[in-house]
Amino acid sequence: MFPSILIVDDEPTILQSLSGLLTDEGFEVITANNGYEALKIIDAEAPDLVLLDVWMPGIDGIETLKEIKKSTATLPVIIITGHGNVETAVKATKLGAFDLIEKPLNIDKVIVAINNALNFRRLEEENRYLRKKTIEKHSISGGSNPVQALKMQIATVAPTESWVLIKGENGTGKELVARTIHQLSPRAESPMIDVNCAAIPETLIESELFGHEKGAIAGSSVKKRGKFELAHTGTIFLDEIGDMSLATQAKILRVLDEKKFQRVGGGRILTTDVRVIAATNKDLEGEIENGRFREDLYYRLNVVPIEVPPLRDRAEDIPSLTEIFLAEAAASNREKRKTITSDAIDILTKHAWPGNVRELKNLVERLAIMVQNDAITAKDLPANLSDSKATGGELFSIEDLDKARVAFETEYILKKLAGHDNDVEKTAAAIGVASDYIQTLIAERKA
Ligand SMILES: Nc1ncnc2c1ncn2[C@@H]1O[C@H](COP(=O)(O)OP(=O)(O)OP(=O)(O)O)[C@@H](O)[C@H]1O
Repeated sequence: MFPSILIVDDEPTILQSLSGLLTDEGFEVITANNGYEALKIIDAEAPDLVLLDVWMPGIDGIETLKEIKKSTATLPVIIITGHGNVETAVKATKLGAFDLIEKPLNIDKVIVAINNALNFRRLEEENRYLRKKTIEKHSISGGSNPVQALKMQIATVAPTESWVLIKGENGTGKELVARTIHQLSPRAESPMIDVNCAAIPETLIESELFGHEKGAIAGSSVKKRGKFELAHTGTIFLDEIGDMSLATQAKILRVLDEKKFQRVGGGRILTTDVRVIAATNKDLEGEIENGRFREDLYYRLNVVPIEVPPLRDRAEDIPSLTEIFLAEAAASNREKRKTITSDAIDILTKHAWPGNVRELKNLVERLAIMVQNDAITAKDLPANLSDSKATGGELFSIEDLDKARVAFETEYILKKLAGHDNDVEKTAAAIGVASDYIQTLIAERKA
């Protein structure tokens, strides 16, 4: 299909000569001799590009451009102006004209401008398509109540400018939550820049965050822009915030407060407009008590707290997540999608998943590659998953109900403790028993 170009001009000679030349170049050409007609044609025939003369009787080119941008903002418009008309040029650019060409027209320049505009439009469309695909690929799956509640929280906070602190165990999907908030926010057209606070060595953190000038850092002869500069007008995602040193916390706090910073070795003060989303798997309140985290930074970041629940608290999502990961694995390995038997799903559902969704995803990916048959069965699951099978088996081999009850309770409390970083108070609150009860159980096990 040839790109279609609408030429709008009140001079019949220009319409005629331009359409002849552009038709020879392989474009499909439509013409209009005034603004009203142009708007009607755009509505009915959706051309790929408009060449629009400024001086026309009735609504002039500038007014027509305004109307076009109101109804079809992505349609590229190239304005044809009289020689040296700077005022019109400025107006048209402000209104979103893609390019301006001066009369008398040079056909080579017209063709270059048309091709540039069409290429730009194609890239924009590709970009939109890829963004949509990314959102679909990285969406938060799960129909359990905790996940539904999480999605509601995300939908509420995303369109605002509020800062968010995402809490949750390893692999629960904190980064996915951050990405979803960014993608649903008005900043989605700008980037979300990740900073893994635990992974950057202390000596490099300042240049990573704020950038550095040429020669300011040993071993680097080029200027580098930092994360706060790259995230300008977008979102900065401070992951593993609980692992930052106190010195770095002070530096981050300053830039978050002042929204200004300097590159290492640079004198110029740079301003940054960022939305901050932070994440942690640590109990930051405990870290504050132990003097490892600044209280002022905590309150600055914790404007909207979001808790991502561990997978064991939403076990009903495990079957659907497994199916999704099997489908993803099949697509990326270009293989037939494997099925999984119900007894295998049963074992997966009972497992405690200390590594949460990441652990489940990795396991499913591995099984999809390693299992030779079309169906994954209970036999194919690794031994560490059989702890829940074994526990079940052992429990059933206990003849006395009271003893079985104690064995189950011990196993249950220990698993819950592990899931709350061995924090007795938190576990007690979560499962609804007194903390003394858990302390006694631990003491008895040690004895
Ligand atoms: N609800 C979900 N639906 C689909 N995929 C998910 C879901 N939650 C997590 N995942 C996937 O699990 C993996 C781990 O998620 P993510 O990296 O977001 O976890 P995290 O909490 O940030 O981990 P860490 O604490 O280790 O940084 C990713 O591949 C992510 O796409």
